[in-house]
Amino acid sequence: MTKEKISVIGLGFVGLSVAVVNAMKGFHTLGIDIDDVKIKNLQQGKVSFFEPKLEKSLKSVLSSKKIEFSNDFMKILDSDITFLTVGTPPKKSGDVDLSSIKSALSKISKVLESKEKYHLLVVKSTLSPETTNKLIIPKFEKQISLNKMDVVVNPEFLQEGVAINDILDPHIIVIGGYNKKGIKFLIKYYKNFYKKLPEIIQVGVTTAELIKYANNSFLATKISFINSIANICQKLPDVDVDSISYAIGKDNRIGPLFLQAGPGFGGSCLPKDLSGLISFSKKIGNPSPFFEAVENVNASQPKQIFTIMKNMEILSPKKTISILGLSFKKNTDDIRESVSIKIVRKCLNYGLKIKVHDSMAITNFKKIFNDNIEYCESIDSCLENSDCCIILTDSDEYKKLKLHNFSNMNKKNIIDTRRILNHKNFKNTNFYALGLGQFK
Ligand SMILES: NC(=O)c1ccc[n+]([C@@H]2O[C@H](COP(=O)([O-])OP(=O)(O)OC[C@H]3O[C@@H](n4cnc5c(N)ncnc54)[C@H](O)[C@@H]3O)[C@@H](O)[C@H]2O)c1
Ligand SMILES: O=c1ccn([C@@H]2O[C@H](COP(=O)(O)OP(=O)(O)O[C@H]3O[C@H](CO)[C@@H](O)[C@H](O)[C@H]3O)[C@@H](O)[C@H]2O)c(=O)[nH]1
Repeated sequence: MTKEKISVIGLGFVGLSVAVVNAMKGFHTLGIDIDDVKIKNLQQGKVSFFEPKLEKSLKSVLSSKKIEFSNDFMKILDSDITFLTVGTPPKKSGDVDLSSIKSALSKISKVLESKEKYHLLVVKSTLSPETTNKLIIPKFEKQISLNKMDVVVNPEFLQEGVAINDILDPHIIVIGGYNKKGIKFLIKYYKNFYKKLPEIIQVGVTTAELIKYANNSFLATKISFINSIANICQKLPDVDVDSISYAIGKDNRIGPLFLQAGPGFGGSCLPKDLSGLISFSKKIGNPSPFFEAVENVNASQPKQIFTIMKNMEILSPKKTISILGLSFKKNTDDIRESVSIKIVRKCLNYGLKIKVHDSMAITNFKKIFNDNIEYCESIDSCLENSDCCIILTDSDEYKKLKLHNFSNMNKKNIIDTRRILNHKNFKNTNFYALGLGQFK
């Protein structure tokens, strides 16, 4: 079977990963972005963010000439399928900012006006329900009525840090369409892509949009739930939230994943899609106290850390705080909606001196905090003379830390928000573990 030619619009985490994996699978792939610097770097095999395996795979598909990058939308004409993967960030109101979507759509529709052969537009960007029906499909009405193109919604469920594996082995493929032709065309492409086709669910366009919101909001709910349990544990001596997660996770009706208590969820998706769902629910006259509670629990979770710091009597100017882990989770340099940003801002408001360490995310953190904090290349230098260490991510290098690694601190106050240290080794110190009750 001849493989379809692919174009991907918007080369961020999702778009670039999708483009590179398509090229790895032997599809002729065109990547388009409006960011000229990004395009130039990609042409030279350079990725502007960290995602495991991505840069190596990019270099390999560049050398096999399976992929090209451009800022010229006219080149889409040569492809059969266009994946739309531009960003859909949140506005302050919680609504989705559709400016990138609108600008990309205008360019795509202009180009496709002159295309004779059938074309499929696949919406991968996460959109609030009804956006495709109300905004995207009307843009292509003429081409659609002439049977020259279709639009389908095909939400992406990849997790940063394992993006390539997730695309190669998804738990499900959701295809939202309004007719059989568009859906069938995408299934035919997926048959070319996968040796063993994953489960495909065919639904309406709006159902597909809502599946994505529901998926991320449910994950957020699990985290806010276990954080609420952790906060109860915090008040009870000898009560262990991880044993509770383990036990309830063994119940198949609950499942073990996303039950790790911590400083709250961050990242570019969970907070955004939850607030998008809250905002959409209000708009349709059905405000949801449930989703608002999930969001409120997450917003107040960092306060737990400050309560512990207050108990440690270190919330006073001239005290030094070391923060280990700046990205929103381990194995990424992405700091979008990272809890570390909220913690550092609040610490600065208290007049505290801040030292930070992260082996990937320092460059991005500097863009926010400039010279207001100290950036450390080693864990050792970050801990030196510090009055309190806050561990915010469960990076492998932090998991390995032993009591002697903290010996250069001024005071051995440690707040292990992910409970990654071996607690037994920290007896008789001021070791605290958020969500575990206070260790002393
Ligand atoms: N990041 C994730 O893990 C993830 C996972 C699943 C779904 N999503 C969803 O996928 C979408 C993309 O997310 P992301 O994290 O990859 O975004 P991103 O911000 O990392 O990348 C967006 C890219 O689009 C480009 N762009 C903006 N306007 C454009 C235009 N008019 N034409 C062409 N390119 C344009 C930007 O330059 C940027 O390179 C979002 O809707 C997001 O919610 C993200
Ligand atoms: O048990 C857990 C699991 C996660 N987190 C936190 O939750 C946040 C989000 O983590 P994760 O879901 O792994 O990150 P993303 O890469 O943003 O992936 C989410 O968002 C993507 C964008 O929509 C979706 O495609 C993915 O399916 C969805 O998991 C991070 O701050 C984690 O530290 C916890 O606190 N406890």
